[in-house]
Amino acid sequence: MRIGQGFDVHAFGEGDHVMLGGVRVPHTHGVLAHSDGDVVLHALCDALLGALALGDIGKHFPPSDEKWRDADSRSFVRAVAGMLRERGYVLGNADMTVICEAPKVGPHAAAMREIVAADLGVDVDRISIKATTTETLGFAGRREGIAALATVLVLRA
Ligand SMILES: Nc1ccn([C@@H]2O[C@H](COP(=O)(O)O)[C@@H](O)[C@H]2O)c(=O)n1
Ligand SMILES: C[C@@]1(CO)OP(=O)(O)OP(=O)(O)OC[C@H]1O
Repeated sequence: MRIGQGFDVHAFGEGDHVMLGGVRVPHTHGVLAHSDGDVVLHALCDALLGALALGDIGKHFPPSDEKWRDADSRSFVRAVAGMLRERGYVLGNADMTVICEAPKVGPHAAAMREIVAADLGVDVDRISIKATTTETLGFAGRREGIAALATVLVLRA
């Protein structure tokens, strides 16, 4: 049994939606990122890679590589899931927290869980996605950006 944790932040920029857990969530802003800027999926990838001591998302999908420009972050999750399988591990469970004043995550959490579970090839009851504000404090509180945390447990298959 191994544990991993991940954290990601993206600044808000121009746009009308943010990608969160593979769901297109309408918002007053988009995010500045090389890929689609999905903080939930980036934190999840880092947690899974961390659990296996395989480095981080930037090592496997470098922002210097044009191949990943505007990439769908679900492709990162599927690739990392493959690394997990190759090494003989399965996901025990994953718990993610999105940190922002807006958009509201709760109404989209069920759809996000379904997407993450499908991409990892596990039952949805192994995937948790929740959210918090920072009560207007800090960069998230000033609505300058959005962050996500992920914790995973992986088990020998
Ligand atoms: N972006 C967010 C932030 C929060 N929620 C939900 O609201 C609850 C209360 O948030 P507090 O920061 O005031 O504790 C939180 O537990 C979430 O259920 C949300 O959906 N989206
Ligand atoms: C996802 C990658 C892909 O190039 O770029 P960004 O979308 O900028 O996201 P970040 O969370 O900074 O992670 C680094 C990269 O791997």
